[in-house]
Amino acid sequence: MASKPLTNHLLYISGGARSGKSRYAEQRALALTGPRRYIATCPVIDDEMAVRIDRHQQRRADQGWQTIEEPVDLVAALDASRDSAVVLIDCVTLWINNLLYVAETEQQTLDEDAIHRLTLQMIDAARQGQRTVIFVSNELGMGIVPADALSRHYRDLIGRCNQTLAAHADEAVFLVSGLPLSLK
Ligand SMILES: Nc1nc2c(ncn2[C@@H]2O[C@H](COP(=O)(O)OP(=O)(O)OP(=O)(O)O)[C@@H](O)[C@H]2O)c(=O)[nH]1
Repeated sequence: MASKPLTNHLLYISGGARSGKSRYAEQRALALTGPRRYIATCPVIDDEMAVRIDRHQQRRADQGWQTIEEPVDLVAALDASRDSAVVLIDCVTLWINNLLYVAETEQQTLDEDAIHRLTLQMIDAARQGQRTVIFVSNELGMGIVPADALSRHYRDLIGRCNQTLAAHADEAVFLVSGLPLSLK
């Protein structure tokens, strides 16, 4: 039976690719009562991605989710979701990817301090209202050092953002091979 949403609860979930973090995040959201909002940051860049997204959408069908597709402005998406009892953001990694793309296109730099500030703004927006907000992110940087500077920069931005989210979250969980490991 679904339980009541926790009041103003921030849950941070990280893990590697296909570690089961999206499914775990959805299960946590489904365990709570009230309107559910899914904020997807993933741009549809090719057919393979479209198939993946379709699989996700089919999994969420008939589970009472409302979906917002927002690649960049997560503060606005969170503000637009104030009526929801549970908001799931999947995923922070692609949000940073999209921010980096915008910065590159506009020939601006996106450094770690900027990411830290943007992450704090997002946390502040998430803290508005009586609701649970779940952030899903990838744990990068556990493999070999990327050969090119942009990939190394991207990896560092994600690491900094993840640290900020984990520090401010009420609860942090790391998914390993489909199993949740409680960090906090
Ligand atoms: N645009 C869009 N993206 C979606 C939607 N639903 C899910 N996604 C995206 O699907 C992505 C996750 O899909 P996968 O690549 O299959 O998952 P994964 O992160 O590799 O694997 P897990 O760790 O098992 O979750 C997330 O970045 C979501 O933003 C949707 O309705 N629209």
